[in-house]
Amino acid sequence: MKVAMNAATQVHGVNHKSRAENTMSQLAIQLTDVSLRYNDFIALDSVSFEVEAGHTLALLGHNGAGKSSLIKIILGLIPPTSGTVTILGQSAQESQAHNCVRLGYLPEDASFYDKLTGCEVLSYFAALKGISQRRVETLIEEFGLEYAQHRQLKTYSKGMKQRLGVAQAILAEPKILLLDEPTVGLDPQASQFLYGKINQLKQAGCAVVISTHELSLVESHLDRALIMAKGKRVALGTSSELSRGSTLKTSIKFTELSERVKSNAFLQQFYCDDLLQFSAAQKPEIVQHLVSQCQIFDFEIKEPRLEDIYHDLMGQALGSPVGQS
Ligand SMILES: Nc1ncnc2c1ncn2[C@@H]1O[C@H](COP(=O)(O)OP(=O)(O)OP(=O)(O)O)[C@@H](O)[C@H]1O
Repeated sequence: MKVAMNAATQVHGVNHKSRAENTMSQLAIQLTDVSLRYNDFIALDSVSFEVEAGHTLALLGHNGAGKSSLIKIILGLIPPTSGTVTILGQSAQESQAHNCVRLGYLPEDASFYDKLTGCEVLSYFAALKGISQRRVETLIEEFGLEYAQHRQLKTYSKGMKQRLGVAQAILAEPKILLLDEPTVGLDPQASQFLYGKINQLKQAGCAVVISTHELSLVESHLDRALIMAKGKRVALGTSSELSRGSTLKTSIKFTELSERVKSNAFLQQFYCDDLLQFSAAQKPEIVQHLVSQCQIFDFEIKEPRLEDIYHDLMGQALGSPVGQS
């Protein structure tokens, strides 16, 4: 994560939503102490998290960590063995009847009957959800499938089928959108388009949950990430909060290195290779010092990338990379 900062803005935290603003937001999804067993196997172990309306949660974790199981529990497709699930203010059971329209879902391995055309698939789901044919036409056009809309799905490429799957998920402009590995098979332009669509839905108040292994793609679009390992919650937070829990260093680079930095007794301890290097937790104090003590406003903060934070936190949780323990 590379962040070019206006130091004064950062010090006063003007770029961030206040806590009061956040607590006032409506919770779209709330899971409390959710566990799931498949016979003797514990797939989820007392997992809690919430997603506010208009926010995106990235679900991250190794293969088999429990991400898809969590999504299926939110959808009401499988009941948890224990714990509570609240969807748009209702218990998962109560909400199930309305989920068809209020929840949009792209499964991990979305597959449709391949003798249908793209247009027929979307029209079928539109009829189920009570959505107009006009909306189907709009989505077909927006997702770049116009030229192939009357072809059977067996002639579609993987990426074309994935585009259709995403179009199906957002058909009813849902209040909650659950995407299980949505960018698999999409070309870079289509991924960018998908995240653009997600941002539009967020602005309309949709809560979005994205399970993905493509950390560099989701990084700039998430509000918070939930990192899972072996059915347990490893970490939950914004990128900055996750970074603070990691052992990784944040650094500050200067356009022109001032003697005021080199000679500052407090900053000297962080000075290394023409950079200031420090833990994420020390950032506010360092930025404050640069601005108020050294009157330096022109610098660039380089935060650790989500992928590095993920590996660091996973390493802390498991002691060794998954698959090698
Ligand atoms: N129907 C089932 N019966 C038994 N075990 C299951 C079942 N479904 C999932 N599991 C197990 O539960 C665990 C979690 O699976 P899940 O699909 O939720 O993982 P995931 O994090 O989505 O993985 P991936 O990234 O590979 O998609 C895995 O060990 C999986 O084998």
